[in-house]
Amino acid sequence: MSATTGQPDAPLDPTLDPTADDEAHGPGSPPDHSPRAVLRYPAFRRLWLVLGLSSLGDWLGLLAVTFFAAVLAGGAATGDGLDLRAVDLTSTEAGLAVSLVFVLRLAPAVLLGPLAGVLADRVDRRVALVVGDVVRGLLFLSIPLVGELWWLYVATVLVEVTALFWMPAKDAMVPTLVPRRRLEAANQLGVVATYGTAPVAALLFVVLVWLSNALDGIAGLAPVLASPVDLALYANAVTFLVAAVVVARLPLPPGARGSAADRAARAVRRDDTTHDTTHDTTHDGMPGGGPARVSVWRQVWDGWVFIARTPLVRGLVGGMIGAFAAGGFVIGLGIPYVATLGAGAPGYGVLFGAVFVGMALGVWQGPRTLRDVSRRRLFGAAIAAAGVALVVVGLSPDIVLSVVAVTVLGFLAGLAWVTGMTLLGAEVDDAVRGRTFAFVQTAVRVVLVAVMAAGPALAAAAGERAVEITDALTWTFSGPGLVLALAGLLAVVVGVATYRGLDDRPGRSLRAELLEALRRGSGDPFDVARPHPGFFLVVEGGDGSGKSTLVDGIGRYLADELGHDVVLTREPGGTALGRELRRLVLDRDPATGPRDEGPVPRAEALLFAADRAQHVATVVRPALEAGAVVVGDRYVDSSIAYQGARGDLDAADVERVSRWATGGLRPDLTVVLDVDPDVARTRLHGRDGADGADRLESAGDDFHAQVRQTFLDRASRDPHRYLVVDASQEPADVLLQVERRVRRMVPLSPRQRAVAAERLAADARRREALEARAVEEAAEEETGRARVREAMAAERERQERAERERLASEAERMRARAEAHRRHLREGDTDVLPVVTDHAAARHDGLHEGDRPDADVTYDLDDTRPFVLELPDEADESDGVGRGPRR
Ligand SMILES: Nc1ncnc2c1ncn2[C@@H]1O[C@H](COP(=O)(O)OP(=O)(O)OP(=O)(O)O)[C@@H](O)[C@H]1O
Ligand SMILES: Cc1cn([C@H]2C[C@H](O)[C@@H](COP(=O)(O)O)O2)c(=O)[nH]c1=O
Repeated sequence: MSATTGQPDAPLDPTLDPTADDEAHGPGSPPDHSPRAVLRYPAFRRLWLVLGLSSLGDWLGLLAVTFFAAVLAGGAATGDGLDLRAVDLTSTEAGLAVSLVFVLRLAPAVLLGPLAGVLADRVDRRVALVVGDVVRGLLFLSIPLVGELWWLYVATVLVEVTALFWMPAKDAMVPTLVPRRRLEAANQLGVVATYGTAPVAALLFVVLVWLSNALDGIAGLAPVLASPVDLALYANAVTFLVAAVVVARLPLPPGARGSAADRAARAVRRDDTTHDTTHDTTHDGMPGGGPARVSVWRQVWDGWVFIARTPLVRGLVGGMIGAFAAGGFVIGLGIPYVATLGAGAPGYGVLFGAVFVGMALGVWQGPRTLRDVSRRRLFGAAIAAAGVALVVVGLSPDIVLSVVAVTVLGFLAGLAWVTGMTLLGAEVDDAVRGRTFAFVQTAVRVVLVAVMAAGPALAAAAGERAVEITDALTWTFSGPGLVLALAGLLAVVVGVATYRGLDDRPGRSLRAELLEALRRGSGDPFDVARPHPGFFLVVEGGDGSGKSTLVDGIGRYLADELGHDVVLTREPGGTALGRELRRLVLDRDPATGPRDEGPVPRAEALLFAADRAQHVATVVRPALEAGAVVVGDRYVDSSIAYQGARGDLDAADVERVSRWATGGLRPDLTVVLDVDPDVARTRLHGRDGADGADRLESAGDDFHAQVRQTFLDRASRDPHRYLVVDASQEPADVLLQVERRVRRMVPLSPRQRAVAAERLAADARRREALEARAVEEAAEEETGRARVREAMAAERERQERAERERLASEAERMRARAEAHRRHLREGDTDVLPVVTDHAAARHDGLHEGDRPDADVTYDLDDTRPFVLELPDEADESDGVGRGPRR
């Protein structure tokens, strides 16, 4: 329902229709991470707020319920209510109660996860969300009202079961509310709403504890209101109920609710405009626009086999599970750990919040700050570093140090999580991506359950240990602290193993990479390119790798087969000024080229940048703004690879100069042609004779190996924007590979738009005709029904008339018979008997149905017993009286 009109699914601003954006940008266009842009989609914005609200409620509920469980199990219940100050939170009972709460919260996911996913695909998503929020609100409300530990456990399981259906419904709805290219930003915002609300909940919990302490002093207040846990649970219930109202009023675009008709409508819209449906995939990674109707269990199994057999995915999944195992110890041991530091409920809240502040920062800021660090390396390194932070937490004797270490831990865990998810998303094929994510989610939950259950038991077994460092100094470890430190060590081992397994830049210092990334910071002042309706494709690679050949081929494909306006260009030398610059930098002919040894490295870099500035401003950008596809032979990456390869210029500086020169214009896709320089040398020899080969030889093998590696490194960091093609293949195969990727990314060409528009118009005409036909048929049916009604009324009228006439004639006969009777009495003629020819008349005189045969009946007036009479010929039937033999 619309918020303002109360109408269901009020129409959206057409410029914000996700499907329209998909149509304009094509299914494979690179992601746009602008949070502001994705929040402009009203339905997503509200769903995001709902997610934040529900998550806030969830965290608050988790804090309150775990605390409530500890309080109840700690035996602090008094006759007047709960006295929190009397609770022993370090008791084994309290620890086990908290563990049980976590186990109960996670167990349903393990058992019901696949079922919930299947169901979420079948029910109306809005209904699932509203019901999920209302049910959870009521359950949280019931916990303090019932006030029993057993009900707390039951309600916990029910909350989790409800959430299981709520989450996939929400996840499935998000891709229908935003365009494909903004989905990653939507997911990033989703993570922020989910985890970023944890510190807010922690803060709220602390405030509620203070508030409750204040209320405690006010005489006459009901004890239920004075309990911080109760207040938190009531506040939690309110967040869910408000979320339900907001979802019920979401202005949803077509297809968002997930009903069969809804989905079909969306599929039709997509099919109408997606020119390459064979490569189209849904956001959940299932090919062909929805999960195939094969056995759910078969699909799950295939996914597991894929993970086990793919080293990269295996490494990623293993790393994530290891990281979560370490995290599980933190959650499971949080309360007893804080208690050993003597920090109590506020300390627990602050520590809990600190993890999630760090996590939110890690998810949001980490990938931006460390943008140029290899993602594969970053993943393993973040897990190992998080392990170190956890060791510090475990060994910390002080709550302040613990809070700092826990914040760092959260940052690194968040960074590892988002990096792992992004790598999985980018490296796992569409067809198995959904199942891979499902496996990660389930495995992570299983591990969390196991670890959280084991944590308190291990802590109890470890007990308190004292290590004598010197005669005067003894270090005392609590049981929980020791287990956390060991969990940290486990994470370090997993992180290092993952780093080694995934390292894609062996031999290069990670420290240097990190320092360089930190020095550059997250802000890129030149990354401010204006959006344009065209598409910018760049072909990069070493000399002789086949760039010009590919540029020609892909240009023909785009123009002839897809119908695009295409501009083919090159650097250096794409403009008149550029040709002069090219001659100055590259021409080795003493008659026309530089007479001395050539430009110094900085001058060379600036000359290439000058060529690029002129080229972008006068050729590339105008064409893109006119909606053309620009195919460029070399761009910024060439400068970084070539000018950075000799080692006398910093690659980051070279990139910054180019960014400035281009105003931040980035290619939508860069194809890197990768081939052994020896192979390229042979090709150049074939094309240019010895001169061409010399060009390569003069720079040296190391130089070309470095250039090649730089291209590959840059591509591996951003697989959305790059396509690496093995250029040792035949030109036709290289071209085919590029065509496949490009046709999924380019927007619709004018010709395709015309075809799509015509198809849509034809569809609209067909729909209109169908509707008109349906209206006609309905009218015809109505006319038919009216005719039947009229005929029935006429028949009824006829029957009533006939009945009236029959009754009148019967009355007349009766009158005549009575007259005859009277005449008979008067005349004393006993030989004549009246003959009744009418059954009704016989009944009138007291004869019964069973007494009579079908023939007419005659009776004696004195003796009314009936008998069969053969009517005499002269019998007069007109008055119902005949004459017959005497008896
Ligand atoms: N995939 C290929 N397999 C074999 N030969 C190829 C292939 N691609 C291109 N060639 C041939 O190799 C030579 C160089 O190709 P091309 O000019 O396309 O390379 P380039 O990368 O543009 O070179 P340059 O660095 O000079 O710009 C040409 O003779 C071309 O026909
Ligand atoms: C754009 C650009 C190019 N170069 C180098 C790379 C090549 O050796 C030549 C260009 O030759 P091609 O035949 O056009 O491929 O210039 C460079 O060093 N820096 C750059 O930015």
